[in-house]
Amino acid sequence: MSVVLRAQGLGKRYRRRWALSDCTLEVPAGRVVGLVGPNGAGKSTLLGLAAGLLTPTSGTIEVCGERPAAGSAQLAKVGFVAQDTPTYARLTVAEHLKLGSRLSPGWDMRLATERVRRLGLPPDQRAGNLSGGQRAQLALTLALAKRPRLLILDEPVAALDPLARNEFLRELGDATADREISVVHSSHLVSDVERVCDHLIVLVGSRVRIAGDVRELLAAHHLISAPHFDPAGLPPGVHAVSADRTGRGTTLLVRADGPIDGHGWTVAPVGLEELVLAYMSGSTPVLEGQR
Ligand SMILES: Nc1ncnc2c1ncn2[C@@H]1O[C@H](COP(=O)(O)OP(=O)(O)OP(=O)(O)O)[C@@H](O)[C@H]1O
Repeated sequence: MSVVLRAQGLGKRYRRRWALSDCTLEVPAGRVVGLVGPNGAGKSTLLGLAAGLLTPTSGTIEVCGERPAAGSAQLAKVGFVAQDTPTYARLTVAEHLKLGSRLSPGWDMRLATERVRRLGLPPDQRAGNLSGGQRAQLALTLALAKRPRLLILDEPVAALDPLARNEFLRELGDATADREISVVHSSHLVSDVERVCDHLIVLVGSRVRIAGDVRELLAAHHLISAPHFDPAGLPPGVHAVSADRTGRGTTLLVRADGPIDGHGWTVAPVGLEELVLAYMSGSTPVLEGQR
């Protein structure tokens, strides 16, 4: 398995506060990775470290086999769109494309001009006079036209209208269909992640709570319900992630290492949104009697 991003004990501290702690993960090549987590979880920090804009306080990170921003060859392999989709206010759309062609060895001018035309971005308009959404589209065009091996997107669709968002996610799916490009993108919208991602990373409070292949994660998690759970707890290999108590009983979202039938509880499959929310909602629950 070829790995496009590898982090080992990676951490970033700002003064006394850790924005990212002890992050160890591997992203296989050819994946579309959804990075989700609440505000301030450390998503932009992880993406900034991957893009080489930040330096780690601890641990290591490798992107496309090298330290991020290790040199021009490494930089050419990575496309990055920051959350505020930066562009040069005084340069026109066409001048951005020209600049891209000078700076990026793998630049695909056909892709860039075709995308700009399709989106209706006026080539002679300065970026400073574009709308926020149009600027985001320009920044995405610049990143895509680099033909990177890894595309890093920090909330790329936040500024786009629903139609443009839909179109962009479709495009992302097309761009990655041949598996030559990998994508890591952060999003607050689990529905977007569900639509385009085959790999998930959930960050909460500067730590990775869960990461892995979406299908494998869904297969390993279940909702189990019973009027009353045995205070002695769950059998070995079954770990509670979250609990929902109602007057009629308790439903646990659990991760199981193997089959979980035959314990007298009802078992139901888990959706991605439920899974993400369970991990985002915080600590592992404690059943009555286990306190
Ligand atoms: N330059 C900085 N100086 C000091 N603290 C910072 C800096 N950048 C980020 N932080 C802090 O690090 C933590 C993680 O921030 P980060 O921007 O990575 O989170 P995020 O998950 O991307 O959040 P959001 O979803 O709101 O964009 C936050 O507590 C934030 O306040």
